[in-house]
Amino acid sequence: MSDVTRPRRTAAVIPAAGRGVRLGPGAPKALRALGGTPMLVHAVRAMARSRAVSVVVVVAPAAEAAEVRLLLGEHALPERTEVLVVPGGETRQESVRAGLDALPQDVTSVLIHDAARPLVPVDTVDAVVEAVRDGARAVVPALPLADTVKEVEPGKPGEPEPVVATPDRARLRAVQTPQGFDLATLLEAHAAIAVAGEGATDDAGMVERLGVPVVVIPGHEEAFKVTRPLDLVLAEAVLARRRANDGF
Ligand SMILES: Nc1ccn([C@@H]2O[C@H](COP(=O)(O)OP(=O)(O)OP(=O)(O)O)[C@@H](O)[C@H]2O)c(=O)n1
Ligand SMILES: C[C@](O)(CO)[C@H](O)COP(=O)(O)O
Repeated sequence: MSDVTRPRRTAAVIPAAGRGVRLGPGAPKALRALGGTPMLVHAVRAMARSRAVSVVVVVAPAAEAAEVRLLLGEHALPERTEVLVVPGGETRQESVRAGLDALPQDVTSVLIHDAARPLVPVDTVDAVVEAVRDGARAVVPALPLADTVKEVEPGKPGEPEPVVATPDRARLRAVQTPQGFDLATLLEAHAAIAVAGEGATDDAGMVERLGVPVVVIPGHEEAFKVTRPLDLVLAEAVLARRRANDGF
């Protein structure tokens, strides 16, 4: 079937197999409660709220995959959304690849969304989906920076680091997820990186190395990543404000 007539199916892969070292001791980060509900459930719901997303592949810590499958079964998710759970790997990149390998054959575009960004608004998700459907092969949501950024010569922790450059802040963006891709493009990028043995901190970075254009669209301040303890405090406050304003 030609690409022109091939039906479009959008999936989301949620890497949720990290250890959450920076968050400190406790349950795996994706299973930490946010407003009484595991962070992962919020992330799955955020993807499933987009009517374009029909399948969500959750990449869980290998040792917790069965527990995560049961956990998701206990929380209300849209019936139209198929949810699969697969074991992750040692790196975010390996986990994403495991999720991609589990996608149904008819998926044509994919969102890669950190479980650690549980509060991304559905409008942001839909904007990423729309940009891919409009022809972009790779799309990332991002925000302008509020802080000045310095490039440094990395030193030992706690020691002063010499500044080597101050990039023009107007040309920088803080990148979030979900990142959206034409599936074939992302699979090609992951395969190339695996051969080169290089790493990348986000999936769009791998696609850039193919020389494929990546575009930035506006992100949202509530799509921040829960990385350190203060982020969890902020996430609780954002969720409480939503529940007060919107009732969910
Ligand atoms: N081996 C890994 C590492 C990370 N992730 C996921 O990638 C997302 C972004 O990673 P990060 O915020 O760094 O999570 P952690 O790696 O768990 O955090 P830390 O680096 O503090 O351990 C998270 O949803 C995390 O679960 C993953 O699926 N598999
Ligand atoms: C993918 C990402 O969220 C984009 O900002 C970020 O690179 C993930 O970094 P982490 O250290 O794996 O959390």
